[in-house]
Amino acid sequence: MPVTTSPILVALDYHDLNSALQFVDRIDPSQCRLKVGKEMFTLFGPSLVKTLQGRGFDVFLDLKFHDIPNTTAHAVAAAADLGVWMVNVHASGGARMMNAAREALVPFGNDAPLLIAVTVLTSMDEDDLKGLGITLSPAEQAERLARLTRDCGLHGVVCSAQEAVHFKQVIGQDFALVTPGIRPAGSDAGDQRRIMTPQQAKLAGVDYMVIGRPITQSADPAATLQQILQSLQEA
Ligand SMILES: O=c1ccn([C@@H]2O[C@H](COP(=O)(O)O)[C@@H](O)[C@H]2O)c(=O)[nH]1
Repeated sequence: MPVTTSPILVALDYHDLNSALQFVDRIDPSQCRLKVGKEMFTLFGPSLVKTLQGRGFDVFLDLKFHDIPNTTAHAVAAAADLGVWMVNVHASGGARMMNAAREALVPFGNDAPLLIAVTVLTSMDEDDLKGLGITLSPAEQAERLARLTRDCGLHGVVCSAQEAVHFKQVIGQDFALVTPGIRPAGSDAGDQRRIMTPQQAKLAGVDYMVIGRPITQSADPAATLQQILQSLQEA
């Protein structure tokens, strides 16, 4: 049985462990899953993941592995050993890397985490891609990488909610879409470029919406999470 059916993945991007745990202690694993990214994993390592799991939360380990196939496969297997619910790689690591990552999870059977791939970061726009020599739009480049990810047999992709309606149509309804760049109306976009509100994302058909600063930097993170959950029920 899943711990929760909530689509919200809270990006637990704190540099201070006490602040992170104060927030976690005020919320319930039925309300959301937690995403541990590069900042907190670098600071606090696997023990943070164990602490969150010990409090009943599913953990998405968002380390976006991007390396040679052998290294990526071993890193993904190490994440599976930690018992995380979801782990990810960069699709731009290519098909051999993604296939190696998928194969590394076979020995874990039904206990394997969901394996997804990042397409085009939600902080990137057309100009950022041009700077990399990519002349496709972010949506076109993301679609190319999402198709490659699907063909490698991964569970889904990280993309923008702006791409969700089209991806569900052309890539498949069961292919999971995990969308950062979620901003409740009126909140600061910050460094994000391809954004949508939680309600828009729900209507676009995203499976999981990643929300960080609008929650973690609010005066009352637990209350803000409740408000977002409420707004989704009204969508
Ligand atoms: O394309 C991507 C991939 C990952 N992220 C991560 O999601 C959160 C977003 O946090 P906000 O504070 O809501 O912007 C953050 O941990 C990123 O590393 C992303 O934003 N875009």
